[in-house]
Amino acid sequence: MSADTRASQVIQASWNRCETQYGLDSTRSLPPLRLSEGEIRHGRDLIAESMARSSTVVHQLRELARDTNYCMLFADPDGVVVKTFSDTEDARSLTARGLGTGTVFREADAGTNGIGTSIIERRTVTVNGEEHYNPTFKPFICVSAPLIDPDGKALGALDLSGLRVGRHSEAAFLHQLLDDAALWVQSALFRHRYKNNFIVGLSQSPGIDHSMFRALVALDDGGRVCGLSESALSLLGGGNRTSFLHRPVDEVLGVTLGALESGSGRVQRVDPGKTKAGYVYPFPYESAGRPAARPARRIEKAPDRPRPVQVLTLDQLTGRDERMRKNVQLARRIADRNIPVLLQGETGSGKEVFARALHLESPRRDGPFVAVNCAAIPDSLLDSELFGYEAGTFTGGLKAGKIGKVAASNHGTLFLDEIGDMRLDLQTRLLRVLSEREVTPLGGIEPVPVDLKLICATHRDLQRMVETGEFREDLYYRINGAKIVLPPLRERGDLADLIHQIAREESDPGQPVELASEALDCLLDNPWPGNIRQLRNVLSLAVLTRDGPRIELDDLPDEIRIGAGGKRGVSADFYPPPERMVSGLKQSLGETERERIHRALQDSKWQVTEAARRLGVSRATIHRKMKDYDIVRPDRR
Ligand SMILES: Nc1ncnc2c1ncn2[C@@H]1O[C@H](COP(=O)(O)OP(=O)(O)OP(=O)(O)O)[C@@H](O)[C@H]1O
Repeated sequence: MSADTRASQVIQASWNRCETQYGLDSTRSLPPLRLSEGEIRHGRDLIAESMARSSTVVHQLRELARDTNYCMLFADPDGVVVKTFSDTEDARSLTARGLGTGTVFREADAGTNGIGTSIIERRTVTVNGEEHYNPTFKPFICVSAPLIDPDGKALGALDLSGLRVGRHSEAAFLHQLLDDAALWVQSALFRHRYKNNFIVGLSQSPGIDHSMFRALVALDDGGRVCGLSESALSLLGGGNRTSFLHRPVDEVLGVTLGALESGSGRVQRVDPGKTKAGYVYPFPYESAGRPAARPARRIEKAPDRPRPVQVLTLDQLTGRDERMRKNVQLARRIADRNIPVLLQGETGSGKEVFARALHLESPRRDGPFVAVNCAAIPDSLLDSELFGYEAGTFTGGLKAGKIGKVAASNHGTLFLDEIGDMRLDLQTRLLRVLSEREVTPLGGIEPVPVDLKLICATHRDLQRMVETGEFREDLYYRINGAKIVLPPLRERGDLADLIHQIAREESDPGQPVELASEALDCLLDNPWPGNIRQLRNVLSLAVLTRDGPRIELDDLPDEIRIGAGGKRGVSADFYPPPERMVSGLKQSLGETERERIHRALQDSKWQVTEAARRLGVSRATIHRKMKDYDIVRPDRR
């Protein structure tokens, strides 16, 4: 069956479900259902590991989405969008039209769509324009791939969405790209889950190809199958995953454990009668991370021991990066004044560390530093957490009353992290506290005076949130006395210094672990989407699990080796997608966008306002794109 026939069958089956199972009406435009930040938190936690373990893939896809005006979405297993990356004006306008965080794409609610349908079908699905069941989504194309965990459970979906396309080749390319990316994420999760096991890749061809990094079988010390990836399951003929578990490898793959071990690192031919895979690739011990090759002492030490919050001074933060130097200069100038500070920067770029340093530099250094992460506390609790409540306000265990974080930071600094995630009504209360310099706890009558320095942080674009009404404008100006933007790690000029400094900090006292030059180069080449936090995690793990006295290239996780420009590592050829494919896509998307805009203008009799309405973008965007693509009204040529 051709891919096109299969695709149209998938859409047809979904439309049937919408009609007969869910009782939806394909002629009614229903607004998308939206869940609140608090309601999606659990779902976000579920996909957090997938994102962290495959940050290189996430980063690459995000860049591609940015260059091509798509949004990139992560959904939880119920089809609810829990994370959105929309980095361009066009992509943000799609988010505002219903493709944003919190939107429910469960097929039973939203009808046929990329995310919901791919989760049900457990395969990559493209739903373009008219193929959507709910007319609300017909202006879009959604290409989604399900994310499946190593036990075969759906974790959610990865999606690229944009304005619907007319060109089949563009949709087909995106479909392939998402398929690849999702399989890569699954493979990263699998390899992490079975990092202490012997892993064998399967393929139908003798060369080392994609399949060998996706169709993975994990073996226990006795040579029995203890894990199978989705792709491996299908190469083994499909069926029930559990029917393969605990069986000896020679029974399943037709090759003994001894033969696999002695041929590790080389492709081996196996009896094709057993499986559809005629070839296996036993991963070398180093990349499989087999425990026998590691000193037991290090394995026992868990890398994720609780870490005290780093306390550094402004002096220690200065470093040799020009932007950081200027940031520190500004921070010093305002440290003894009561100007509210807004820290902006990507996640993990050191905003809290900077806030603490600023507090230490201020005359309030002997007062408390109180940090509140507005995104980590459920909406329902944030109110009492911040403002406290009077005794007797609540029944049960809360009778005694509670002092809020605002009052607790009296004579000190209040650090509100992720302020962009604060609910609008709480923003109003906070604004009142800041203007009146007093706080009234819940259920209380008497306001309590407070004297505090406020430092807020966010990775979100607050100015844009003000424009879309998600953030109060007056509060924005109130907290933005001085804005300090922390550079992402990949743009810092002192990256090498930071790598050495953190490697020292992660080593046992007095025994700093050195880095081999190849490992250092690899770290220097990485995009570091998780910034200093990610760097610290990578080094902390490498210090613990290294085989020799230094950190070698092989001690770094696969995704870091691959992330370094695809130059190194066993699987370097397979992700990111070859540069020429990406540039081909960009070019093809550019052409399609030109055609789309041209057509919209023609259909609107060259009325820019009408064309903008049809495409769901601003007039300014149409004017800009007309210039970019050299589109000229026929009567003005
Ligand atoms: N200058 C630095 N030197 C060494 N380590 C640092 C530095 N800045 C940050 N870190 C480390 O990076 C990690 C993340 O820092 P921090 O929590 O301040 O980031 P953040 O920007 O507030 O993150 P988020 O936006 O996710 O809250 C911390 O573990 C901290 O130890």
